[in-house]
Amino acid sequence: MIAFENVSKTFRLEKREVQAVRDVTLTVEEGEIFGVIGFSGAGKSTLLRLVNMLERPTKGTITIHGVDISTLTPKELRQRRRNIGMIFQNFNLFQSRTVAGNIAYPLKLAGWTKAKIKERVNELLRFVGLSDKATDYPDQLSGGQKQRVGIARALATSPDVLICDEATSALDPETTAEILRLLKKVNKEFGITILLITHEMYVIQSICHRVAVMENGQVIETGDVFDVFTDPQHSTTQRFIQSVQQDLPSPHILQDWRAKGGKKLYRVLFKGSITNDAVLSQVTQKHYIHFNIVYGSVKELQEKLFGNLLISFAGDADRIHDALNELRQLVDIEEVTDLEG
Ligand SMILES: Nc1ncnc2c1ncn2[C@@H]1O[C@H](COP(=O)(O)OP(=O)(O)OP(=O)(O)O)[C@@H](O)[C@H]1O
Repeated sequence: MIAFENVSKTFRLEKREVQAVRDVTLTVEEGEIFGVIGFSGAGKSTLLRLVNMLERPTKGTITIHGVDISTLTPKELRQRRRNIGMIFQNFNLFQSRTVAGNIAYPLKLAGWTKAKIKERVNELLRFVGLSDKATDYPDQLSGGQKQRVGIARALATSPDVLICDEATSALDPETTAEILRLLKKVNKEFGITILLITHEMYVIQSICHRVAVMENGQVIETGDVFDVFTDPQHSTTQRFIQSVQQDLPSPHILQDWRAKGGKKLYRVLFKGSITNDAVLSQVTQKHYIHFNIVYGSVKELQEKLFGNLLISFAGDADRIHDALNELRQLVDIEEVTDLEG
């Protein structure tokens, strides 16, 4: 529904040029939650500003519902903007307006009657769980409550896209999880497409269906969140994933293991339904050897299971060799040689 085709954005400053976005081609499908992750300066905010037409691309085209947004008349542009809700890291609420007043604001601009505005605001307050805060002012609210108001305001005119600019970066982990649950509900109940930018892999892991990783203005990797998490291709992506998933124990545990004469270690990756099968125990029993889980976890990602275990084997060397060959047909398994990670 939102398609970037070879989009570049260059800012021309007095003495130099900054290429904020370089030749980006990607499509955000209708009804999905699409996350763009990257370190500071990667070009994420510029990408968002291109979607809501606060910036124009230097090259390439952006189409929404098949319409090249550079061809819209001012009137069509206003209409299109009304169909894009936006929430911000710093909430951007009007401090002088009540919670209800903030949510009502876009409806007033759109010319709704007072009665209709009241009805819609109450509906939105219920949806975000703030019915008892209608007459409070933003400075009487917690960060999480402010973001709920931001979400209600962004949804007021029933947009088909919600753009989230680092929406949880100013919140503590528990409140972040609450807001992410609410965004998931927005996506599920209203079918609203969500395009978010973040520098936190936790956000991508928690709610996104697909992800694009940006670096130096370029998209360096994109795909289903499960695939990117379980098989990251680019070293920057690997760094982001390591931030939420410690897949090796700390060096002193490994040194201790080695010092005590620990055996060879193997990393086993299980993906999806295979985690339900007792693959390890079946194969090791068949070959009359034992296995020992030294470290690891099994997690849920996109409603699929993903296991990442460090194991060692005990028993006859030839039998271990045969078992390893059999396991390689069923799971990703590799010897861990770089123990310092
Ligand atoms: N209006 C502007 N004029 C000049 N340069 C800009 C402008 N906006 C962004 N840039 C530059 O473009 C590059 C990408 O910035 P952008 O804000 O899009 O990155 P980001 O990934 O969102 O980073 P952050 O998370 O720090 O906001 C940076 O080098 C930035 O300095």
